[in-house]
Amino acid sequence: MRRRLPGERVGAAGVAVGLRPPAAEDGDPEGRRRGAGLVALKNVRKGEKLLFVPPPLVITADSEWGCAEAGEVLKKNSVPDWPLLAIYLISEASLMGSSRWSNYISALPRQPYSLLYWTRAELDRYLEASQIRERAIERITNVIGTYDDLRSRIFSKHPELFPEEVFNLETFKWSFGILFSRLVRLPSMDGRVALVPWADMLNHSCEVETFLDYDSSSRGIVFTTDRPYQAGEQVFISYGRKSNGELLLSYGFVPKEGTNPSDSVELLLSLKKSDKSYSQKLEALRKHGLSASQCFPVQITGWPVELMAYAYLAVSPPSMSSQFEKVVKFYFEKYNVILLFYHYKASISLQLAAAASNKTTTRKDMRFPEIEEQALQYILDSCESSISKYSKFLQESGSMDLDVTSPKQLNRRLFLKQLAVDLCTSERRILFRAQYILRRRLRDLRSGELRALTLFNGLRKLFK
Ligand SMILES: C[S@@+](CC[C@H](N)C(=O)[O-])C[C@H]1O[C@@H](n2cnc3c(N)ncnc32)[C@H](O)[C@@H]1O
Repeated sequence: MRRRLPGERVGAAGVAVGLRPPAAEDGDPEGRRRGAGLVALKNVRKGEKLLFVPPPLVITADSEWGCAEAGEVLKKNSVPDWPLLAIYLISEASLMGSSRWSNYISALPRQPYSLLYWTRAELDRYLEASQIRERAIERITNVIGTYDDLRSRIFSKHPELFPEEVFNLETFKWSFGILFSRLVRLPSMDGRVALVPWADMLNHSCEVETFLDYDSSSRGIVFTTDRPYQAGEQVFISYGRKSNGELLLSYGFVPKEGTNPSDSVELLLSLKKSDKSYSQKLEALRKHGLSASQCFPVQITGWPVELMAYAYLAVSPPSMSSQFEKVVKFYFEKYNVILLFYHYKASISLQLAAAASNKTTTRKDMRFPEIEEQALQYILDSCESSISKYSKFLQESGSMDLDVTSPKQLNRRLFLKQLAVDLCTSERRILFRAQYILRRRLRDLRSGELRALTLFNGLRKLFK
C-alpha cells in the first residue's frame, strides 16, 4: 500500500447539510483571507442548534487506529493526548484511502497557517517588536522537543511501526499545526480535546461568543447561534477570547484593527540589575513563581493588578525592603483582577464604562501611595520603550521586501509582513492608550502635589 505524506491535498473540502462552504460569489471581501468556511443555506434564527456531528465521527485520543499496533505501543507508553493525536493524524494520513479519515485528511491544509511555519529568520525580521515572537520560539522548541523525546523513547524502538520517512519533524510540524488551528476542547465531554471533521470548517469571528460542544439531547457536537444569519451569510463560531497575537500564533491570522474586544499586548517589565535590592526583590518574586523579567497582558480597558504590584516592587527603595514580600503577596495571592483604566479618573468613555462588567473587580487602595508616582513612571517608561520598537518596525516595514526578482519568495514575504504589520499596529494601539492614561494620571498626581506644596508654602509664610 502506498503511503501518502500528510497534507498531500487530493480534492476539495466540503459536505453540507444546511450549510455549505462559502464561494467567491458570496461577495465576502474578507473571504479570501479566511479560506473555506461555512455558509447558511437558509435563514437561521438566534439560538438555533446547528451542525450535529455524532461522537463516532469525532477524532479523540480514544479513536480506533488504522494501525492498531502503533496505537497500543503509544498507550502502553502513556503518551499524552496532544502528541498522541499528532501521531494518530500522521499515521492515518500515511494509510491514504484505507484510513476511515481519508476524506477529512485530504481536505486539510498542507501548510497550516500558524507561526510554527515561520522560520527563525522570519520571526526575527517581522515580529521583533512583539512578545509573540518569544511565544512562537517557545512553541517551536516544544514541538521539536516532543518529537525528539518520542523518537528516542518510542519510534527508534519500533521502526517497523514508526518509519522515519513518515514520522519525522516535518510531518510532526504539520500535525501539530493542524492541532493548534483545529483542535477543540469540548466542555460537556469533561474538557476532552477533539478534532471535529466538517465542524472545523467554521471560521472565527470576534463578534460571536458561541463555540462547539457536545449536546446530550441530540447526542452530537453542535453549536448554538448567538445571532441570526440570512441565507448565504457565512456562519461563525468563537475560537475563544484570544488576543490578536494568540490568534496569529495558533491560527495564522490577525483580526482587523479594533475589532477584537479580547485583544491584549504583553508588556515586559524587568528588575534593574543595578538595583541595590535586586536580590531581595528577586527572592520575593521567586517565592511566588515569578522571575526578574515578567510579561503582563495590557488591554485597551486596563491591566492586571499584578502589573501594578510588580511596578511597586521594582521601584521600592531599600528602606522598604521589609515590605517586599508583602507587596508581592498582597497582590499576587489575593487579587487576580483587572485594574480598569477609568480608575485613574482619566476621561472615561462610555465604551470603557461598559467594559467594567460585573466579572471584573477593581481596587482603589494602592496601599503604597508614597511610591505610586515612581511606579507609574516605571510602567510608562516600559510602555514607551515598547512603543518605540513597534514604531521602528512599522516605519521600516514600508521599504521591506521590495525585491521582485523572486516572485514566489516575495509573495510569502509580503503575506507575512502584512500579518506582522496588522499585529504590531493593533498591539501598539493598546500601548498608546496605556501611555495616554499613564501620562494623565502622572500629570494629575504631580499637579495635586504641586497644589499641596503651594498651600504648604503659603501656610508657612502666614505663620512666619
Ligand atoms: C478551524 S480552521 C477553519 C477552516 C479554514 N478556513 C479552512 O479553510 O480549512 C482555522 C483556520 O481558518 C482560518 N481562519 C479562521 N477564521 C479566520 C478569520 N476570521 N480570518 C482569517 N482566517 C481565518 C485560519 O487560517 C485558521 O488557521
